[in-house]
Amino acid sequence: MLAISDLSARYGRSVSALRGVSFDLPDESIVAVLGSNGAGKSTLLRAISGTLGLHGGQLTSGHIELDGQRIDRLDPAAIVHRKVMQVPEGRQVFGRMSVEENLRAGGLATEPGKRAAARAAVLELFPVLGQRLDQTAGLLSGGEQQMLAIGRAMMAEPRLLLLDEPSLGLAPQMIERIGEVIAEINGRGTAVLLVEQNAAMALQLAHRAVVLEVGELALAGDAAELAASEDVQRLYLGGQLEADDAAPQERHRVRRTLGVWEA
Ligand SMILES: Nc1ncnc2c1ncn2[C@@H]1O[C@H](COP(=O)(O)OP(=O)(O)OP(=O)(O)O)[C@@H](O)[C@H]1O
Repeated sequence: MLAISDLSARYGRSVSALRGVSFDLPDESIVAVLGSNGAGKSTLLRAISGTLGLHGGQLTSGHIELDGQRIDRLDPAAIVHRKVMQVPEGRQVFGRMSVEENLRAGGLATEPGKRAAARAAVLELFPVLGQRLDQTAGLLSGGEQQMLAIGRAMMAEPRLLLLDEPSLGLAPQMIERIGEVIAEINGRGTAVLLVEQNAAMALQLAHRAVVLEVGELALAGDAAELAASEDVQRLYLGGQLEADDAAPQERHRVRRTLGVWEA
């Protein structure tokens, strides 16, 4: 469905954020993108959603194809029109608007005749939003805001959902719930590209995974196989976290990757 070939991106003149990244996302699959802070995960999502320019970045090589057609030169609206929706990091809901208004905004890209069905599907997926339709979005809990951010994107009935760190800053129970929702969304036929620092959650959900290291693709493959591999166990799943052979810098990175880093 999505084919990324030899993708390189930079911000300004000096920051090279992605270098020669290639991988495929098969139809209706979940692909996890793992990597530590600054590895280029958000840059990859921005490249796909066409929003890199809004952040002062640009593609310098490679291309992105959706169903065999290049989308890397399209503007963000044209990419949304192709049913590719991004949920950016940090649950950016419209804080002063109600839950209902947020959902309505998400449905603007959907044909008017399909909006009611999309809304019903979102409320079935997130019953808690249905109980809070009149509430100001900014007053929802962190987990509820994340659900609203995903629900708003689902109002566009995406074929491909780009999720940037949906578990960030949430309590374990809420992370579990978000994981269930992602699986359910995928079960209904939407492909998901899931950027996560919570490697354990991502590898459990995903069919395939790629690992970015300082802008380059370090590993790619079947998620279950990667989860079982020694490298991924050691670097991303906490196996031998304190191993003597791990350099201090690497341990620092592992901790950040696992979300247990405290400065
Ligand atoms: N808007 C920007 N302007 C300049 N440099 C940027 C910008 N956004 C990201 N970068 C730089 O690009 C590189 C990749 O960053 P990116 O945000 O894609 O990484 P990430 O893997 O998503 O990290 P994190 O988990 O911290 O969000 C980093 O060196 C980062 O400092």
